[in-house]
Amino acid sequence: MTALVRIRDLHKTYRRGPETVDVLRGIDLDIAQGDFVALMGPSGSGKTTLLNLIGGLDSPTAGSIEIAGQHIEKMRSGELAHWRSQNVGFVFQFYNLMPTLTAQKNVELPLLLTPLNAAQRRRNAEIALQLVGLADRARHRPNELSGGQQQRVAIARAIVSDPTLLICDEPTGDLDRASAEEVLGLLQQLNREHGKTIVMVTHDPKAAEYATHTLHLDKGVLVEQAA
Ligand SMILES: Nc1ncnc2c1ncn2[C@@H]1O[C@H](COP(=O)(O)OP(=O)(O)OP(=O)(O)O)[C@@H](O)[C@H]1O
Repeated sequence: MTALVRIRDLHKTYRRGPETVDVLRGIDLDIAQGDFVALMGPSGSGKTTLLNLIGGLDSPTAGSIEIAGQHIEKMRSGELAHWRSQNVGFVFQFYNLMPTLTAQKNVELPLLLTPLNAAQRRRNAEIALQLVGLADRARHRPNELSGGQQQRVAIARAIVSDPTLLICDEPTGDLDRASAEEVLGLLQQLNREHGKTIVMVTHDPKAAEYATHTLHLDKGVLVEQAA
């Protein structure tokens, strides 16, 4: 299988005054197209930092990140933003929906960056909401939806531009078990039936069971999992 994501000797160092913190210390990683990867590890081990680098939300201190043949570590911020809008969908722990907009309008938001007209944006958002099972909630605002439903709206928003890669940072961290299972089942369906490659940070071993692979990060390096 071809690697969709190829990471080589990746480093991320944060500077706080005179202090430097080596958060990622030489990551080598291939993620194949069609993988569903769970990224686990202790708090502070660098999971979100690695996820944000893969999603092009941040730039590395050193090393390379090649995604579908493009070296994103070399992109300037404008180019990176454009690349992100076409290639990556993001799902966060706290949904990050716009409270004043309906589910439908929240899902349409990323399409404002595309050449699609209003009717096409509406149609594509309807299809995405249908896919996550929320066609009947399109006119609801976030505060009229449960946590699980809000996360499914956020997933619809993440997939509405049809990105290859879905980046999920603790997508079930704020959900009860039943809603979490619904969201994880949906991610699994997007992976299996729609070919989305998914990288998901989670603390929950049960959530990781939905993935095809699990990676463990410890103090900024990937470690072999104990059998
Ligand atoms: N912008 C920043 N500036 C300085 N230090 C940072 C910054 N972002 C993260 N860090 C530090 O990098 C380390 C790793 O953070 P990161 O969020 O990647 O860890 P994590 O494994 O996702 O943790 P958690 O499971 O608690 O979310 C932490 O020590 C954190 O304080």
